[in-house]
Amino acid sequence: MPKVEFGDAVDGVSDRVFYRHVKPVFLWRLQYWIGVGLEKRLKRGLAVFDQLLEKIITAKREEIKMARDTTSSALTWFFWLLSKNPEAMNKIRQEVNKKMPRFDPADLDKLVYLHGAVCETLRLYPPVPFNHKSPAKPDVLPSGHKVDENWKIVISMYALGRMKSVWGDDAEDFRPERWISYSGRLKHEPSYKFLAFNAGPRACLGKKLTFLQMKTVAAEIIRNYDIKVVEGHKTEPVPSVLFRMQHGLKVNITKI
Ligand code: HEM
Repeated sequence: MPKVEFGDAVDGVSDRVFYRHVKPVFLWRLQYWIGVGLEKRLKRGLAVFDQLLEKIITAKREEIKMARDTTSSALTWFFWLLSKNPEAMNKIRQEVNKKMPRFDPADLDKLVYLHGAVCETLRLYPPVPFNHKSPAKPDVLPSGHKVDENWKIVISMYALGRMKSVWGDDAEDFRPERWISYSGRLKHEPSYKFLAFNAGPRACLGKKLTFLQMKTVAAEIIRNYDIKVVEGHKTEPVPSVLFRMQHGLKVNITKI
């Protein structure tokens, strides 16, 4: 059987804990300090535990950070887009005041225009701008391209969100109405077309929560404040796994 470092560490630590019951305290303390005998195995075992736990904690922190940073990146672009589209900002304010006069999470579903504005932001500025996939076995893409299992196919969500062949001639425009049907309800777009959250079995598990968070923050800020981007502030995207704004978004906020 292959050597399992963690299993070895558990054996070392549990042997040592057992012998501590029968050895005088001063002796095992001295041995631990010098690092000899079973106490040496305990020291090594604890170091392995620490390394392993550090790896798990770091990975978990990164995972949480990624989920938090995606939403904050989306909100930054959202307020920037609204500052360039004041009529959309006004429409959201009217909708919030009319359909949710006081904050109530149950009313968030009624904010259809705001929902459309959030979707437009995620379409134009997807916080995860690209992804890659590899086929499980050699395959042929719908385009006719042959792909092998060791291939990495990079998909640009940023490019997909701006393709005229997919979104129409006004693909570059910020138009929350795009997401609203003639009857005033939300228009459903297939997740393979609106790919900001990925699609299929590995799609984002936080999609619903993201809309809840973004709509809550947006509704309460827009209801209470007017936001204007500071004159001359440069908004450049950082080409990275996360679509951040290079220098953040500098704004002036006025209480309404
Ligand atoms: C604007 C906000 C967000 C965007 C654009 C987004 C986007 C994505 C994307 C593109 C993936 C697929 C990654 C891949 O294929 O490697 C993903 C996965 C995931 N997301 Fe999100 N995400 C957002 C917010 C959140 C939040 C708030 C949470 C949790 C609270 C979350 C939890 C997850 C989890 C757990 C996965 C892994 C799903 C799996 O692999 O089965 N996300 N997200």
